[in-house]
Amino acid sequence: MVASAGSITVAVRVRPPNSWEAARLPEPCYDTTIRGEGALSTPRTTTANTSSLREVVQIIDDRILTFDPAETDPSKAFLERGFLPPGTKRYKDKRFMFDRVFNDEAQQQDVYQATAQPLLQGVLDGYNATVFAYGATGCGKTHTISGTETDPGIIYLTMADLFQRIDDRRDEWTVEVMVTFLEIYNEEIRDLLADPSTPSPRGGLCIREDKTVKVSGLVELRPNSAEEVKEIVLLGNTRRTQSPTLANATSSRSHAVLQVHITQSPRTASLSEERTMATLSIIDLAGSERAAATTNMGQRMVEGANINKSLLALGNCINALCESGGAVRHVPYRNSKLTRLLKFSLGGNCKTVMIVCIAPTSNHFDDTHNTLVYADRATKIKTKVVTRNILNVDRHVGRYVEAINRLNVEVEELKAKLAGKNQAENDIQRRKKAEAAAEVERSRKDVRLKFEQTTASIVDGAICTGKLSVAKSKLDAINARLRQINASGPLSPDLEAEKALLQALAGPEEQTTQSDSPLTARLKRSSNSSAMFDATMRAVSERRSERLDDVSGENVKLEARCSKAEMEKLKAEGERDSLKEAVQDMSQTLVHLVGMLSRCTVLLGDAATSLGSSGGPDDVPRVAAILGTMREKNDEAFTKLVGHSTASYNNSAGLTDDFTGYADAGYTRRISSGPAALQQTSTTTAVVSSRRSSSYGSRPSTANTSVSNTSAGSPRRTYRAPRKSLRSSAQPYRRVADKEKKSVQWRDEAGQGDLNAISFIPADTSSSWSMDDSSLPQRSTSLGGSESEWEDEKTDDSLNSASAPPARSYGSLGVAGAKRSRPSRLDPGFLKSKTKRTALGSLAEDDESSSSPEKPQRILSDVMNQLDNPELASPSKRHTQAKNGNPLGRSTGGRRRSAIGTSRNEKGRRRSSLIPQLSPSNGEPKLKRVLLASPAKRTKRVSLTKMPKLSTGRTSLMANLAALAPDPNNISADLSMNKGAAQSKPTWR
Ligand SMILES: Nc1ncnc2c1ncn2[C@@H]1O[C@H](COP(=O)(O)OP(=O)(O)OP(=O)(O)O)[C@@H](O)[C@H]1O
Repeated sequence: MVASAGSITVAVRVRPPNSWEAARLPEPCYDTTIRGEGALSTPRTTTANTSSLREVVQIIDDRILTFDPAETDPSKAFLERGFLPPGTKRYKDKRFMFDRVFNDEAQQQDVYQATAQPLLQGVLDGYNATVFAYGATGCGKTHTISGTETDPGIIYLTMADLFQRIDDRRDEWTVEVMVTFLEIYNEEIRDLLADPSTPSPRGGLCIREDKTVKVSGLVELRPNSAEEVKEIVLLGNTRRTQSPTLANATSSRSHAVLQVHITQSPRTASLSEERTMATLSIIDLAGSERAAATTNMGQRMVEGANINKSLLALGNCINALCESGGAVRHVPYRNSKLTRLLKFSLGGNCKTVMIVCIAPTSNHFDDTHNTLVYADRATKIKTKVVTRNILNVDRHVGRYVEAINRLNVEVEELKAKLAGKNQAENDIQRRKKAEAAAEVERSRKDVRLKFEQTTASIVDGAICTGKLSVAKSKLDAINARLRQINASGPLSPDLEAEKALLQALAGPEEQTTQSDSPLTARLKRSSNSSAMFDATMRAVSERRSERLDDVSGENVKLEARCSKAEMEKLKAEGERDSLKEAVQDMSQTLVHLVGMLSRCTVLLGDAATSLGSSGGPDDVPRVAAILGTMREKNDEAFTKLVGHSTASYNNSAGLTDDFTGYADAGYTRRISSGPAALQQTSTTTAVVSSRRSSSYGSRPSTANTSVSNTSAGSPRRTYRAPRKSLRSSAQPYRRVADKEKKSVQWRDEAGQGDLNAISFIPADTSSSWSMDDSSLPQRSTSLGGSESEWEDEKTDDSLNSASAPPARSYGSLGVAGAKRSRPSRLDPGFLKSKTKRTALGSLAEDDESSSSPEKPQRILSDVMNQLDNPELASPSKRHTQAKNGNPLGRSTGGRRRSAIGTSRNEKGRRRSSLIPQLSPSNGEPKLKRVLLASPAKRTKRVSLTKMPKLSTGRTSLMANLAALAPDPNNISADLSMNKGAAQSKPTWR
């Protein structure tokens, strides 16, 4: 640490408790007694509670301490402070930050290295420096400054180092060291080095103030080694006024000032010589004391009053210097001898270090608090810029001979030394290297220690950050949906159920994000640790020491930087892990929900279809039972997932809202994670998705789209928005009259869900489709769209994935039990299995048949016939028939793809019947694109996953469930249904 120019360096040292205090401090005790609710009741007698003292200083790190920290044990807090008016702070719990804080285990060497040692090089370069110890009586000032014979303090350690350095530079410099030692006792200056028998002047020695402050008449000694200085100090201390007081048996009743004057001149003689002079002052102030506390009487009381007076004057100077910045305002130095003597140390041309000594225990509560406030003020002092004391001396010609003689002596000395010079230099180098290595090691140790102390807390904070951001995101999403729900007016029971579920979900997230949540508390603790860690790394990086050469200094900085980087890495990993964990959780939940949704949708569709088409009296209760079971299972799953049941909601009013909100959200997300081409069309897809979502409700939809593929199976598809009229169609297949519409395209196969959605439509509306023939022409029309819709399409493989709303109901007719496996629609490779040729075949076939106006009726009859003709369920048969001109297999030759799905023929047949609606009314043969639902395609679109063909229409729902055969293809998908359960009740695997 360097006493930087412009400010005073303030270091605080906490002394260990003395034996009297130690006996009254609580033993470290681990009280495991459970006191239950009576936390404030007096606990059983333990060693901890018989103590009358407590520690009032808590060291946070090497720069921060807390005075009077809050007691965490409420019973102790109560015992110590009793009842306090509400709002009163029970503990001061005040944090102070200094340049350095030493705990009670700090050694003299540690204190010296961080305070006085950094000043030494400056002193040798000609800068004045002052080290003074301040504190209440008995807090360890004398111990720190003088120390004992066996454990010498700053004076000895400084002088030993100083003489070592002087020795190192003796070849180039002539260095003179002169020492004076005085005390200020009752505002009188006394010379501690003068013979006691010599009478001292009345009123003490005088201070002379010029550009420097000097005390006239002092004995000046010239020691040649640290040992000599030590003896001088010990001698002076024996003459110093000391008296036992209640607070300290060896209380110093005076301020002692040791001044070391160092003058250096270069050994190389020349006509002019540049001398540097510097004064190092080491001051042991008398301890401040409160008269009431010390119970001093008589002389001791007078001494105490004078001590306090001079310390008060010192405090006033410090305050004035703080406020004035050391320049403008009057600083009352003249109010006491002490402040006059310290004038240039405090606000002048001097580097100053203040060592503040404090006691750790509560019996010094007020003294310690005052001292810390005092020291805190001192940190704000701004001193003048420190300058070097250099004196240029021109030699007189008459002194040349003297200079020549000195040079001759020097030459002789140098010659004599030359032999052993290398050895000596090597020794010096070795010592310096060892010192630098020790310094680096010390810094490393500090860094490692702090790293280990704070890592757990900081990483925990990073984890909390991740968790909090996840919770906030969840909450945002939930709130957004809740707002949507609330804005939708009077709520139907299903929306009520959803709202309640969402609120149940929001609860824990809200708790998590609250400012007083455990997670936030952990985050706060972590940021404290982080601040401490950063402060330590900063302190280590900025640590200046004479012992550190440039390389070692860089090493230390590097060490600190590495540790910081390491910590950042750990933090990032912690946050990443927590986010990863959250993503895993959510993925699992999502998979469950998707599974539930898909299977529910399929079952609902089947139920609706079955009810509508069969009309058998037995089916209704069975279907109702299945739906009931499904509901129970769903509820069970919801309860497991979010801890909330929807069992109490009854949609007796039948007011089911549509599913727009989910479709929008889900679809947008899917698009955003899709290929770039898909993302570009997000607006379009969102619109289509809203159409899809409408199909979830009971409203039939005209889901007429076509896929425009430039190459079959390629994932790069272009989406086009369906026509507005298609989207807004309130009636299914109403677009029979929409001849003016240009084109409609299907969404990409691998792309995304509205293909699925299309499959739901017939499920919901199957009743009317299968039972009401009059709806068919309308439907077929809408499937096809207008002539112009198809003409502006250039690609002819777009039908590859074409599908139509009735695909579900018609596609499944008469194909119960079919087990042909095919790739899932969700499988990206799905499209690749399709061939362009096949699509073209479909187109051609459809084209050919498109001119027949009776096709809708025909297709219905075909479908009905097929329902009664199991043979037609066979793909091969149908295919053969198609080749032979069978209406069900209208495509011919290579252009007709082989049967891909079991329901293909009847679909193809129906599709064919739809073609006239799609084709131009003038029978224009060159139809480029026809929206056709290839049977296979339709089948695929029917299934949300790899759904087996479910019989509809005249077959019952139970038959559909039976169709959920244990085909490995059926159960291979994650969301497929358990066969056994499907027959009786659906279960989630
Ligand atoms: N860091 C320390 N380690 C061990 N003992 C200490 C320490 N600091 C102080 N002491 C002991 O505490 C006692 C009082 O210390 P000291 O005389 O240095 O206090 P002081 O501040 O100089 O008091 P006063 O102002 O009255 O002179 C001494 O016995 C001293 O040895």
